Amino acid sequence: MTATGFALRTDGVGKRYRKGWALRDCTLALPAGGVIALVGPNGAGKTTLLRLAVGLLAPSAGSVEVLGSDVTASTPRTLSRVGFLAQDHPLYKRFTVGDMLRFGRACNLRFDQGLAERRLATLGIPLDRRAGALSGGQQAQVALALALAKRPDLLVLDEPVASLDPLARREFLQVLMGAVAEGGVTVLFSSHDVHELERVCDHLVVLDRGRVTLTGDIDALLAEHRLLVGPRTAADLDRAGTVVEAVHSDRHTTLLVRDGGLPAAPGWRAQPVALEDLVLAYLRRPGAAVTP
Ligand SMILES: Nc1ncnc2c1ncn2[C@@H]1O[C@H](COP(=O)(O)OP(=O)(O)OP(=O)(O)O)[C@@H](O)[C@H]1O
Repeated sequence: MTATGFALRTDGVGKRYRKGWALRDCTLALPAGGVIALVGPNGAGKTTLLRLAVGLLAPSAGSVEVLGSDVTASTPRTLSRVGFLAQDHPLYKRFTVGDMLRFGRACNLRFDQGLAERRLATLGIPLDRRAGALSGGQQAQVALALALAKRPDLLVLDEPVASLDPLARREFLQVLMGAVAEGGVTVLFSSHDVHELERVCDHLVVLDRGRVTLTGDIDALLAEHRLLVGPRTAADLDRAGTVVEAVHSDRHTTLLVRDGGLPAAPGWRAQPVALEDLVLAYLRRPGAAVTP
């Protein structure tokens, strides 16, 4: 836990590259503890936000606070509490797994080599194998074991499962969830895949074209949103709370609403929305993209 109770806070954060803004007006308060998913399509700004969070990029506007400290003024001590796993789990391909553990210990103040060795032994990954000779899934597990051995308070992972097959993906997430269950670490990871989020995550951030379109505790978001299904109509829409999306078939209208009750008209029923459908509805919205 941090003094503020937040693992990451951003206030009006923007990041401008030479060609324009990759992130605009990003204000977030992500709680410490648990797992936070950052989802959005290609080019939404996920990597940019994660690199800002770990101090690898400086914001062009606004401020970023990680574990209670302004990230641009963060000391090595604060940053030593943050682990970062970049996209594609880069490893030194000619190093053996054992070499990398020794390297990790030499570079990090709180590195727990025994923890990493136990994780790798459980996964059957030999210490004398060169990284380049491991499968993609094994390389991802080695990179995760190294990151967890740092005993971070905040672990940031950029699309950690994107290149993994379904089995390796499941195993990777299981190891990650196990580490969270052991306590202490907050995990923030980006993903294109919204399929497994409900099982794995506590908190959600949806980014679209450089803007945050939805953020919150997942249980609360699911409780606030409902699908209202009724006879096809274009009327009554403004009587059903905030309409996130309206879909019409020949005979029916389905409204995804936030904080909305059933329309007074007969024939309407409410049903819960699945997290994947909720995220996809927000991503389909014609929102305001960032302008160059
Ligand atoms: N170093 C850079 N220089 C210039 N533009 C960049 C740079 N890095 C990212 N961008 C641009 O910023 C926008 C956001 O990119 P970013 O990599 O953060 O998105 P992303 O959501 O992580 O995408 P993906 O899912 O494809 O990895 C994109 O339009 C991208 O082209």
